[in-house]
Amino acid sequence: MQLRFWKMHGIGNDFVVLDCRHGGFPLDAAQIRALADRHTGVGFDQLLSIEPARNTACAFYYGIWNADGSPSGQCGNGVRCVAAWLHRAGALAIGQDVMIESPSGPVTVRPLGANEVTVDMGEPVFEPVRIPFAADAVANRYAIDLAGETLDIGAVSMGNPHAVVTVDDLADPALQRLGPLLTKHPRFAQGANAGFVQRLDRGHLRLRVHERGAGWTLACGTGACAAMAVLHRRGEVDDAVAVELPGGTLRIDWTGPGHPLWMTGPAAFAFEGEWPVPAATA
Ligand SMILES: N[C@@H](CCC[C@H](N)C(=O)O)C(=O)O
Repeated sequence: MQLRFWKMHGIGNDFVVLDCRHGGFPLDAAQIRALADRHTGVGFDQLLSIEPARNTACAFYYGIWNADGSPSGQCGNGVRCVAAWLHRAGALAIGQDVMIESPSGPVTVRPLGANEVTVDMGEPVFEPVRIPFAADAVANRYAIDLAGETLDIGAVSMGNPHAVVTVDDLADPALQRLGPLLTKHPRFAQGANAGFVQRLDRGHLRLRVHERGAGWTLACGTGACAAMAVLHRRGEVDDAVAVELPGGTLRIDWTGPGHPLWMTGPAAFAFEGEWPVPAATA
C-alpha cells in the first residue's frame, strides 16, 4: 500500500500529516515507528491524522502519535499545522474560528494567514490528579527526587503532561542528562514532557523541551504554553509572553484562571509524497 502524506513543521517541530477524513487510521505502532525513522522512513517528531469528528460540535478530529509509536492527548505545534492543512484543503478560511477535536478535547483554531495560526488551547490544568502527577494538592512548586538530586518543578497539563524546570542557563550540560530522566519520572504516571525554561524578563522566556516519546525537539507548542502557565501562576510573567525555542518563537497569551490560553505561531509545509507501508508484523 502507498500512503499519501504531507510533511509539515511548526518552528522545526516536524510532522507527517495523514488525510484520514474518508477512511480509518491505517497504521499500527510498528508501522508508525517505521515511518518515523529518519534514515529508512520519512521521519517526524509526531504523526498527525485528520479524521472525522467524534464530537458533533467539532468540525474534525486529529490524532497524535509520537515517533516511538505512543499516543498523545495534545500537540500545540501540530494543531497549527492541522489548521494550515485544512486551510490549504479549502476546509478552513483565514480568520475563521473552528473547533477541532484532539484526543484530550476540543480546541479552537483560527488561521491568521496561510502560514500563521492562533489557537485557543483551553485552560491549563494544575490539579495533580488530572495531569496526572503524584502530589496531595496543587502547588506552584514541587520538590522531586531525580538521580540523587532534589529538583524544583512545576507540573501542568495542556491536554498532555508537562514538568517545567526554571534554569539560569539553558546551555548547562546537566540538562542533557536530566531531560530524559524527568520525562520518565515515576511521579508522572503517564510520563511527562520535560521543559527547561530561562526567564529573560516578564514577557520573554527561552525554552528547551525533551518530549515524551520523541526526545529533544526544536520546539514544543504545549511546552511553551506549559512554561508560560507555570510562571504566570507564580506571578513571574505578564499576560503576553514570547517563548523562544531552538526552532523559533511562539506567542502565548493568558490572563489567568477561568480564561483560555492562546498560542500563536507559524505552520509550514515542507513536502508531500507517498510512502510504501511495510506489512503489519503483529
Ligand atoms: N510537540 C508537541 C507535543 C507532542 C506530544 C508530546 N510529545 C506528548 O507525548 O505529550 C507540541 O508541540 O505540543
